[in-house]
Amino acid sequence: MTFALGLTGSIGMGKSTTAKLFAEQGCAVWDADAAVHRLYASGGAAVCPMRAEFPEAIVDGAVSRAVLKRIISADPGALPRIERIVHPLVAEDRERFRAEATADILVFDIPLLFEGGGAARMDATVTVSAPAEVQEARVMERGTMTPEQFRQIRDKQMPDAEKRSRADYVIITDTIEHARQQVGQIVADIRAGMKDA
Ligand SMILES: CC(C)(COP(=O)(O)OP(=O)(O)OC[C@H]1O[C@@H](n2cnc3c(N)ncnc32)[C@H](O)[C@@H]1O)[C@@H](O)C(=O)NCCC(=O)NCCS
Ligand SMILES: Nc1ncnc2c1ncn2[C@@H]1O[C@H](COP(=O)(O)OP(=O)(O)OP(=O)(O)O)[C@@H](O)[C@H]1O
Repeated sequence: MTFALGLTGSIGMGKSTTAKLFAEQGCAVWDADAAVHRLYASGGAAVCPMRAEFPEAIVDGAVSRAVLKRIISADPGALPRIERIVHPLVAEDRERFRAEATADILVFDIPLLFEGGGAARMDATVTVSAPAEVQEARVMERGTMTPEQFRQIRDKQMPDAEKRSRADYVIITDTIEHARQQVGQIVADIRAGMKDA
């Protein structure tokens, strides 16, 4: 029996970092953002359909995220058009992983888990959370987005408080050690439940 755990949280809240902590505990992790990177890379399945709609976004045979961000900043209507192309391809990648993975707990790191309806396919959900000012400071520190690009993405996402209230588990990402401890408790809780089932 495998257990599907959906891991989400708003931009910069610590999904990728927390996913690594689940991997430390022997869980298999699938990462939606990493799937998008594979799809955008040269030879990736999104390149052809993206070229058809956004020819200027193809640079050296791959989808350029820098160009996409400029396109989205200039025209907020571009993001839903990108999503219509990308999300079905991401879903295919996810189902392939689900069919092939062998761990007892499969962790699905999905930024839009609640917004996209993916939570219904999970046995339980986790939201990672930190105060709004910590979130913004973390994203700005990465230096990959302007404050406006950050706010545009954040404001499109379900608010943190709503994600927390929908999730079965909440992980506070204030320190790595605290997050590791919370992950350990969740994994123990799920494994205990699987033994009883
Ligand atoms: C907007 C893009 C160009 C920004 O690229 P960049 O490399 O700067 O950032 P990255 O991809 O790491 O995204 C950072 C975070 O933004 C958030 N985010 C990304 N896309 C979206 C979206 N469509 N809606 C809401 N939040 C999003 C997520 O929390 C994500 O983890 C890129 O994210 C993209 O092409 N998005 C469309 C595909 C998509 O919907 N991806 C979401 C996962 S399926
Ligand atoms: N538990 C934690 N304690 C301290 N810092 C953390 C913790 N978790 C994440 N961080 C820091 O917060 C930043 C964002 O983390 P991460 O990249 O994991 O977030 P994310 O939710 O995957 O981001 P995005 O939505 O943009 O993909 C990183 O600099 C990371 O080091």
